Amino acid sequence: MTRIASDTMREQLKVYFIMGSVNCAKPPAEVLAEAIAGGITLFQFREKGSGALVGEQKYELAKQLQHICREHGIPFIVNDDVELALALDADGVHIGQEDEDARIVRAKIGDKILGVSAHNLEEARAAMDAGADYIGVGPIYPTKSKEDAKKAQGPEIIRLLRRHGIAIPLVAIGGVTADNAGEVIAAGADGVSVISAIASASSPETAARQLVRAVQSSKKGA
Ligand SMILES: Cc1ncsc1CCOP(=O)(O)O
Ligand SMILES: C=C1C=NC(C)=NC1=N
Ligand SMILES: [Mg+2]
Repeated sequence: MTRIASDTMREQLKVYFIMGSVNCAKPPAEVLAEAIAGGITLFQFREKGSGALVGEQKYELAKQLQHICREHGIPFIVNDDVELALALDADGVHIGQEDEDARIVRAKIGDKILGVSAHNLEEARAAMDAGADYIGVGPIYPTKSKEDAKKAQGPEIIRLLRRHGIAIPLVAIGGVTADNAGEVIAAGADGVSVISAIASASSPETAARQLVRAVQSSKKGA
């Protein structure tokens, strides 16, 4: 297997749904199936925060959600837990600045997708040097879904990174909705990553569809 091509990565980042059991108003499997029906392009299993599952229960939920992704050809990414990603033969991992060093993770996962969180130019450059396939930049807008989120920076941070030659596939995250997704894409993001806009929607399918439309129309306009 070889590393994912950056154009393919950019396509997959368009509407990148992230969730765990604590984010869902309905059973996670149901929410994911609806989100996929609504057109999400990538999924990340992120079982984190107060009330999150651990051990066997976390493993079983991950397996169940990975199965749904496989049925629909949606790549399955695991947040933080590299061992879990390897145990499941997931399609990739996402790590933050406080997780294991990206070079060590790259050595462990081979050619699987490696996503790294970046909040500024220095972290973005370091992620690229370490062999990340994409960076997650945010929070762009205020968010309630990450207990230790840093201050929201607005779309300007995306423009700044692009202006300084950060050309790597880039997904924007943090308080993204169908209403503000367009300005995030216009600022230079390849896609948007969301938790609550889909996970806590009464219809995750409709929420996903609206995000897909917002991203597509902004790219056309670009
Ligand atoms: C995981 C993460 N990283 C930066 S903000 C955030 C939470 C995004 O959740 P929401 O889309 O509900 O704001
Ligand atoms: C913190 C994060 C930032 N970006 C992405 C894509 N996922 C995360 N878990
Ligand atoms: Mg992390």
